[in-house]
Amino acid sequence: MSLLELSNVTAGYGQTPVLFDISMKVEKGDLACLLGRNGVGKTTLLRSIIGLNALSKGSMVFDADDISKTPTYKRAKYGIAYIPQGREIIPYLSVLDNLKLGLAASGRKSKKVPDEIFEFFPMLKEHLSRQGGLLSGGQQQQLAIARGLMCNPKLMLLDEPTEGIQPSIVQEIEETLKRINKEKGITVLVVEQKIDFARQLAEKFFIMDKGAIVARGETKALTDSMVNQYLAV
Ligand SMILES: Nc1ncnc2c1ncn2[C@@H]1O[C@H](COP(=O)(O)OP(=O)(O)OP(=O)(O)O)[C@@H](O)[C@H]1O
Repeated sequence: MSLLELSNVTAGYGQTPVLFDISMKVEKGDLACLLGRNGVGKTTLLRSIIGLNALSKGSMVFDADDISKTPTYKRAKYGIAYIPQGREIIPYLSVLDNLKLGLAASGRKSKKVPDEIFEFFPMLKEHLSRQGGLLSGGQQQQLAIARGLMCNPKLMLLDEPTEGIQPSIVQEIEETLKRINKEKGITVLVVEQKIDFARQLAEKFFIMDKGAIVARGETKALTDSMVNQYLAV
């Protein structure tokens, strides 16, 4: 059964539609990427899934519940974590307090950061009392992913997690996302511009163009002609 199913979704900003009639399914356990040139609507699609952009048409089902009108904070409690572009770490809060924001979003009672977070991100343990804003870009991205993981999500949505990050950390992020997917069974949907990273990371792909999904399938079937047609700048 699909974990997330969008049917004929239209959404945008105010009266301006950006997404047109999007239907897509993300299956439980998928590690999928969402590709497309700048401005085609990838971020808007993630924002619609987490509820930051209302649907003007269509519906959305998550784990058998219709969430089309569910507010964002409840979608987080249902098990959708969103790691936005730019990470949105609170710069003056410590790493520990940034992590705890993830607990607050999940509605969990426990106030403790589970040890497994540090198994995935050992670096964070060494910087717990440091202000989030003093971490490097790559470390902040790892903190943002860890904060998302604190909600114990079923689905993680990530918006360009490798943007502006040095190659060695990009590789670490790739490995960590694969582990999160395989070891914890968390379904992952990543918006990505770097085609090589997407090919290495994801098993499935969706390509967007002008607010619509124009191609989808197994990543091994993503051909160079599709890349040239929809992704080359
Ligand atoms: N807050 C906003 N208000 C109005 N229009 C917006 C807003 N944010 C984005 N848009 C418009 O929506 C369209 C899609 O933008 P979106 O950010 O979803 O694309 P994207 O594929 O994620 O692009 P990028 O790769 O550059 O992040 C663009 O035309 C953009 O100008």
